[in-house]
Amino acid sequence: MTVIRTIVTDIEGTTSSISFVKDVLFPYAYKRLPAFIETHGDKPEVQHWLHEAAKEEGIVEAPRQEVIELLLHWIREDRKSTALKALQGMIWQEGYEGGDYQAHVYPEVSAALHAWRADGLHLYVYSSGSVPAQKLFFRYSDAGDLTPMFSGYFDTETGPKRERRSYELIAEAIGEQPAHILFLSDIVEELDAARDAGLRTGWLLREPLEMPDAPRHPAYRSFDDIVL
Ligand SMILES: CSCCC(=O)C(=O)COP(=O)(O)O
Ligand SMILES: [Mg+2]
Repeated sequence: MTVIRTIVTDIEGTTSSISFVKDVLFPYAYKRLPAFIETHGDKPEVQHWLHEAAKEEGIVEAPRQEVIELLLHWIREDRKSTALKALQGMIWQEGYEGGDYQAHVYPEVSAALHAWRADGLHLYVYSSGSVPAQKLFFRYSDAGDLTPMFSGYFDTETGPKRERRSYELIAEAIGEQPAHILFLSDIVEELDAARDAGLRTGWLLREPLEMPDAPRHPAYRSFDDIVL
């Protein structure tokens, strides 16, 4: 078996609970999105992502209110849209900085990341959340600032998480042979895509999820169970 030199981890369901994202972050963004767009809608960065959102829906010149309704609909259906995730990240910043919440990480995650770093491994994040949102997430985690653990971050600007090409591009960007990279996720389709690209995979099946008798990928209850 090849040596693991790099670990790329997903966030929601892997380092952190699905509930924190769905029950804290999404409602926070949902409530504040209309006012955020009204206040900041003329800033070039916000305009860019509003335009991208409309484009994703196939509309060119959409009234602002229509785009707001579209984005709210996407939050309700948990659409992994790059434009929505970028805008959500901007809204969440206020919540983190104002101390409205801290990002949840499972209790063993911080120690595992520190141990892997001490062993010389390079750690990266690949999440549907935008790169700025990922940085905020780990900076304001309930285990303290974990950003020094990570050498880099990838989001869906690299590509969708269920496509093999995204993992090939990540391996290229990191400058590592796929076989030396371990990708951790809770979503089996993401793990299938990573394995198709030649990466090693680890499936996080956190309690109370059922552990299959013959999982499609090496399966773990927590980071403590991962043997490299
Ligand atoms: C990093 S910010 C919140 C996470 C988020 O918006 C999301 O969709 C998480 O998806 P993941 O790819 O980490 O499962
Ligand atoms: Mg996930």
